[in-house]
Amino acid sequence: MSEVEFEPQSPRLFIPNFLSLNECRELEFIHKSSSTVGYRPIVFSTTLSHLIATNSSHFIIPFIPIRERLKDKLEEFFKCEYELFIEFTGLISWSRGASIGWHSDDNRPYLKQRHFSEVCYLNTYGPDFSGGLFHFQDGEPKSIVPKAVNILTDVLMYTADDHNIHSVDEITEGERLTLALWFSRDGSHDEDMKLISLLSRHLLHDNMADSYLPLPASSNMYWFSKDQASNYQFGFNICWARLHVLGYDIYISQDSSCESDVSESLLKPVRLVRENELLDQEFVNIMHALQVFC
Ligand SMILES: O=C(O)CCC(=O)C(=O)O
Ligand SMILES: [Fe+2]
Repeated sequence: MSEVEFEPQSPRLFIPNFLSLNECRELEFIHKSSSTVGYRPIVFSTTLSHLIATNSSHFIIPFIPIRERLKDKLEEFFKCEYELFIEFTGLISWSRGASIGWHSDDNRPYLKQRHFSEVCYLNTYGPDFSGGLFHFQDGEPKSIVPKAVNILTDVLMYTADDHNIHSVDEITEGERLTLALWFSRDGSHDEDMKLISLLSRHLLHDNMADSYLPLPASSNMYWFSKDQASNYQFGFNICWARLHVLGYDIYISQDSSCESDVSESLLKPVRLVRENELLDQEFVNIMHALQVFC
């Protein structure tokens, strides 16, 4: 395995205006209609394997050319053409209260395969959220102000080791959205191999190839509780919350209101209410409604 050749003083690259706003809006739509509760507190994520598991694998298509362009650029800059594998791709949004202190992205034994990181900023500091500035502990650029304006969006790429200790300030308002990718030189961590195996299992064995309607994962993947450890009862279903932000509510018939677990009932067919008007269309589940309205 060859070592990456880079100038120790520049183990990072910031590229303004890399993704088009259309690409960015498409990814935003996918996240808002399909995300689940994420890997850290107050963080929501959409992974490609989750898209397959929820019968939304067609949503992977917009990621493919974007991932390839990002990988090409990274390999060119770090002079390791054809050596890298994408290890992880995910849309990640941070809401008020989320932050991350100083760390490198390979800072756990199970993350040591991560050699490079890329973050694409899909929305903008100021209009979309407050807080959430990115900082490097040493070197230049010192701080990144996330931006997706003037038709194009910014991308940051850096080595995942301790040449790039970084942090993100707490989000104080709104929701900050990124596309995050990690890359490895170790082919056993190739995300594509895992996705192809999941896809073939899902499409062949579950026989879902002819349907594009989402099948939500278990309800706890959509159940957000601020203090998950101590009290699971206080929280909300994030799909319901997103519909609410869009101005819709779920119609709850007298029958379904008797169900003990509201979260479970949201996986069943739903109808929506808007300003006291019951809409005609029945959706197969709440994710289907979000995919229509987001
Ligand atoms: O979103 C960002 O700007 C960086 C996030 C980050 O540092 C991480 O997820 O490890
Ligand atoms: Fe990080």
